[in-house]
Amino acid sequence: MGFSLKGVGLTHANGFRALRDVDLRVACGERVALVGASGAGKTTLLRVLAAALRPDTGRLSLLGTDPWDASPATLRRLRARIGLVHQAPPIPPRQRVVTAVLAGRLGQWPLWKSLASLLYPLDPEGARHQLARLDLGERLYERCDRLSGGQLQRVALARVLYQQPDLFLADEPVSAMDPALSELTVALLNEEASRRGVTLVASLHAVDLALRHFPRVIGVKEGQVLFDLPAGQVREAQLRELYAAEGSVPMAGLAVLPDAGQPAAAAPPPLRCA
Ligand SMILES: Nc1ncnc2c1ncn2[C@@H]1O[C@H](COP(=O)(O)OP(=O)(O)OP(=O)(O)O)[C@@H](O)[C@H]1O
Repeated sequence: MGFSLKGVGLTHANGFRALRDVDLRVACGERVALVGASGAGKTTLLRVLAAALRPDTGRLSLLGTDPWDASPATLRRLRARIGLVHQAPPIPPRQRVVTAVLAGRLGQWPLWKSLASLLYPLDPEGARHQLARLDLGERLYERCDRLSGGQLQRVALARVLYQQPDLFLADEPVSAMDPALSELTVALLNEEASRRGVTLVASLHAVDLALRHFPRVIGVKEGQVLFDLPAGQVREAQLRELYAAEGSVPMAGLAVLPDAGQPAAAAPPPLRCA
């Protein structure tokens, strides 16, 4: 099992109920897109899946473990197996790109190695390799505050690629990128998840990207699952209902709404969810 949620609800500290009674089962190695209007609860759901927010109702299992029943050591090990690309990457502005990428393994390395890597990058070639896949290899020693928003998003992605998590979560990972780069980046995330046999969940504003690249698409509305379908079965009427409050369905490139998405035919990979 990649993860499962049963009756999960979450109320933020200000009293806002962001998730209501969410039931979800995602098998190991599945690739799932979350779509929905702004404020629907996608980030909150991803943070629950990252064991960063604790639900106040329901049951949760991540990679076979209930994080909130686990010992602190088990929770730490579980979190080291989960990688979340944040919508606004929390990278210290003066940090070098290489250090930001290598930070992906801080949860897996012993303390001495983590501290040493913060002072002196221990695996610059490993960081450069992941950055190069995102066409950013030449910015290895740049300061992060000298990058554009889209470049910073790619650094955050390179960090999680370097981490090599078993559960790969991405919160609007291409929101600051142009359509061509968004396409390439979302394709890369899917290739990586398929190749390594890990579970991928990404929230995306551009519905066409979600339908083109992900076999399964979940529509989130007002903290609930409105639909949960193979991409090829998502219909225009469902998308219009999902985005009713916004007035139109957000698309990155194609102006055509799907009557059929395109679930990728993936060869079964070796799975990494035990
Ligand atoms: N830390 C918080 N404290 C209080 N309310 C919050 C907090 N985080 C999110 N919310 C509220 O919870 C609701 C869901 O927010 P969330 O960020 O999960 O939505 P989203 O679907 O990711 O939106 P977007 O697409 O705009 O990123 C929103 O109404 C938001 O204002």
